[in-house]
Amino acid sequence: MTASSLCCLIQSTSSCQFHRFQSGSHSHFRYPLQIQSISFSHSNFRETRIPNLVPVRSLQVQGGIEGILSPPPEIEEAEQSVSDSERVSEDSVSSLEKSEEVVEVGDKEVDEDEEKDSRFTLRNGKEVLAERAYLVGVEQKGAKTDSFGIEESLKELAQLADTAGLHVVGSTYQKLASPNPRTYIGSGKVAEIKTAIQALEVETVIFDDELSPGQLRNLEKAFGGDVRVCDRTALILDIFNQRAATHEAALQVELAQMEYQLPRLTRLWTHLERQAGGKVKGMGEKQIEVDKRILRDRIAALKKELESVRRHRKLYRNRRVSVPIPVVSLVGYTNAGKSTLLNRLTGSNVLAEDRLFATLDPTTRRVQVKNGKQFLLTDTVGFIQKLPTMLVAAFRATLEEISESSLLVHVVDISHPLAEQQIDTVEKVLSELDVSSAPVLMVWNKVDKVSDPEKVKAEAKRRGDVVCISALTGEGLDDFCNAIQEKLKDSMVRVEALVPFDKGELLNSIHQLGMVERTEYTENGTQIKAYVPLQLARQLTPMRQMYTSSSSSSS
Ligand SMILES: Nc1nc2c(ncn2[C@@H]2O[C@H](COP(=O)(O)OP(=O)(O)OP(=O)(O)O)[C@@H](O)[C@H]2O)c(=O)[nH]1
Ligand SMILES: [Mg+2]
Repeated sequence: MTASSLCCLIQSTSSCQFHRFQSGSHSHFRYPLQIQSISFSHSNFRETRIPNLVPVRSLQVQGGIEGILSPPPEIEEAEQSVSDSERVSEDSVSSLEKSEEVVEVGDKEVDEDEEKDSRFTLRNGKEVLAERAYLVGVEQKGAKTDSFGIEESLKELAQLADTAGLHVVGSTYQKLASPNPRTYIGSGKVAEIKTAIQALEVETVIFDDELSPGQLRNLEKAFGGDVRVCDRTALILDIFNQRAATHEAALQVELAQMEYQLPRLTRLWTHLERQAGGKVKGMGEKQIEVDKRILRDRIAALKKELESVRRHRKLYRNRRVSVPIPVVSLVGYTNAGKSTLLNRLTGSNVLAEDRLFATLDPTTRRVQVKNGKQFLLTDTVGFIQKLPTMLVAAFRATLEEISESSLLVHVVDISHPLAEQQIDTVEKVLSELDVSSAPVLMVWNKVDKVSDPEKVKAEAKRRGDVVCISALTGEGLDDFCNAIQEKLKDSMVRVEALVPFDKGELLNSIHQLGMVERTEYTENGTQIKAYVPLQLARQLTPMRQMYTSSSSSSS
């Protein structure tokens, strides 16, 4: 949209329709939005950062234009007159009964005004109108019993949808021996969802598993064209897109989105073909090729730019490595409390909130332990089940932090009913990414939230290698720091060296970073026996008398 076209729009009509392009699909908002106020600062601007999935009420465009958009009053009124209980009509969604827990609408008397207000949520400082979303899952018969159950998985999908700014109005699932190659779900279920779409005024249908481009196309056609169909991956990508805070994160999210869109681009033209009665089919196909080329060029340009950003970061990291402080990385399921723990230990202010994927960029802070020891603590992006590995791999900064750490701290939300499954997911992702060579310390976080903390602590004690903490209350953090020191010892080298008196700063480093076993003052300097990080051991080489550790070969 250009400034002049928007100007024309304002002059010619009091309402306008905004068009969105997401995952190659082309659809428009359900009702026209009225411009309440609008202001310009200059005429050359481009539309930016409008959340992909949500119609915006308050719109800010790069270049100094700002507008407040809202539905016309008559539509708002009509909307209010449809109560939630009416929307969830019994025959429309028989399977809603099965997933009552997930739905959380229909059986409640929700105040209409409240419902309307709840659709306007604040995202990135903007008030947005949440699209009405309907969730669909498939449970494959014979799937592993230790994995997430379908209802839990849909609950998580609902959380993801909420994080993305959508308003979940219902959900359903189907048990299948294997997914239908054409439509993923069976034809009966397709028909049932179509009825629910009408009854619940659904704008977006989200599938819990990744759909093939063909399945997306067929489902969109089957649901009647005006409804957008997307999958868990697209939803996660959208959240990443909304939350990318640094230049590198924004680049890698854009790259991942484009790579996801490339094979799905054909969807864009199905509307065009249908509207034109098939006459422009050839034109559409040609256009797809052109668009694919544009996408490929953009992908190549993004990769180049990312490489340069990464080279830059590498330089910075190399400088950091020359300071021999052990690096400890926090890994874990999303929402486990990693950022809260980092904040608690370092007095930082990293965003920590009860939403999935609050953190995308790694943050590193120095932790000063009471006994004078130090280590660097890095917060990383959280993992989630059904997250395509390629997506995690896109977050190379996180991976580099993880793979170059002396120790990984696996933070678990032990109060979560599916804590065991979440642990499995994290371990699986770490092994798939091949970054799990560092020792791992497991911590059970949120012990303040469990119903029987003593039982949980006893179980941790029985296992022996687990520390119970509460990042919120600070409980167990001293034990946690001690356990880190002990574990770091695993990645340290045992040295015995004679440090001359004029190398006092080196002696300080040994005390701060290492574990000193014995010191003895002699005529020629300080005779010291200690476990120290590899970097420090290298500096001690000229003064070293002997290595006795089994890991000394790595020096
Ligand atoms: N009760 C309780 N809540 C906690 C504790 N630690 C974290 N939380 C809450 O859990 C939610 C998620 O915390 P975060 O620190 O953002 O979790 P995270 O692991 O960084 O999440 P992502 O960045 O999304 O991967 C927040 O609402 C925290 O306040 C704890 O020990 N006890
Ligand atoms: Mg976080």
